[in-house]
Amino acid sequence: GGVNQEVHLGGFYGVNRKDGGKCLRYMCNTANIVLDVLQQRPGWVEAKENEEWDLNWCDLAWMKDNLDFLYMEEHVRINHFQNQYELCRKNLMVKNLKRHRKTLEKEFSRVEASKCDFFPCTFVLPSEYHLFLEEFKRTLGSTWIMKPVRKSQGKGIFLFRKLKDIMEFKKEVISDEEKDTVQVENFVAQCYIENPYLINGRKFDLRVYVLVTSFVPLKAWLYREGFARFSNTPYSLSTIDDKYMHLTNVSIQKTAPDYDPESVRKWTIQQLRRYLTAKHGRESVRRLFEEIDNIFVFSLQSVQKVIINDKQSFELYGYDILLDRDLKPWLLEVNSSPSYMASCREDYQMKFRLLEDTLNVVDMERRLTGKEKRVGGFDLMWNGGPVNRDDLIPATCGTPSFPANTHLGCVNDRETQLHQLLKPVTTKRVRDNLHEKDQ
Ligand SMILES: Nc1ncnc2c1ncn2[C@@H]1O[C@H](COP(=O)(O)OP(=O)(O)OP(=O)(O)O)[C@@H](O)[C@H]1O
Repeated sequence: GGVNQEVHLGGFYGVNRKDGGKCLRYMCNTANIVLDVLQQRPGWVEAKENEEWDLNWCDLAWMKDNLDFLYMEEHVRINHFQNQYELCRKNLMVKNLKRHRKTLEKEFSRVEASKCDFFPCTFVLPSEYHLFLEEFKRTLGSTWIMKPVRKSQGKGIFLFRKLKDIMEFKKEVISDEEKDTVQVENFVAQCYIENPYLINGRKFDLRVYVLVTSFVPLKAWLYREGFARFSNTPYSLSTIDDKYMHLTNVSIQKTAPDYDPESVRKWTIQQLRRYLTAKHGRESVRRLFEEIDNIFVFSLQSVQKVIINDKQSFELYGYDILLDRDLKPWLLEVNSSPSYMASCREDYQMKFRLLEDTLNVVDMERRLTGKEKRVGGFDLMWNGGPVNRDDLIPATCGTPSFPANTHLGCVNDRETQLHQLLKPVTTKRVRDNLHEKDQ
């Protein structure tokens, strides 16, 4: 796969078309929005089984099974970096961030290192059990969240406050003398953010997309559209067993007994930005989104030296960010296979645009000059160093992209802000709820 014998003509690879032009060939082993985008993209054809391809949009299982045996010609593209797990597996992400923090402290200053303090205190179990125990005792009474490192979609996650709640776990992983022979599931125990920012009494997290086309030098693009995912149940710390209250991922929320797909459980980042601007003012919101940008840059830099920087690879990361009541953003996780399924029509359209724009940045058709700072909804945020975006419309992830001149993140007077805030909310239920709260 991936070995293309075709001659490179006029910057365009692929197979000959009847009309003398060329087609690019894609392989895509999942039936989701990615496939829809590729099927509708002019000049592209699907590679038949065992045929060579120019672009392979594959899942991680395919990568694992095939990449060791794969020779890729220079011009082909694949949607993952080989060892993407350095950033996307919960334990490795934290290990890399902790190491990066130490390096910054040594080479620069404590202040510079403190810019990495955007991930909750985390320990890998079983290997860091004793360190965890020390911290647990030091902060007795606080809440922790336990997550299996290899799972996703909220599977196997639980909250705890007492050691006895993880005794079973401890017995299994610590007292097992055959630890090396028995496959032990690794977990991370992470300090639970007890004071999340609530809207209408509900917790939410943010999904923001970042496209990396190279790690050395780091070249990263930020997508201006993204969304906030709300929990089904109003938040409270009085119970820690209700996953519908504490876990905001869609995969969990949609299993709630009273889940109503018609009701809005997602806001666009622009809606959220307007809401926050109305409540806290432009400056606080600007600072918040600047801090979020900072999370992207520092987390990517933390794995820059360990990621295998194949020229053929690119990766569209889905960042999960949680805000607390002080408007501090926390990094929960980076996903290398964010969901490309849609929960509603708007969601479908947004992800369709995201994927189209991704292909536009990857630019296998060779239409770009290479100097672009903005391609569709993507803004170049790092190109071997920070990118000056002053000449663009303010371009943090909160700014809308279509059309560019409706920059609602910058509305001025408070009345307009509240008016705008209520306008885009589509279902009556949410509109009423919001209205009540703002009165
Ligand atoms: N430290 C934390 N403090 C507060 N809430 C958290 C914390 N970690 C996770 N959560 C909540 O749990 C949810 C699931 O966590 P996380 O994204 O880390 O797990 P996951 O199983 O990988 O989910 P997914 O694959 O859907 O992203 C988050 O969406 C968030 O609402």
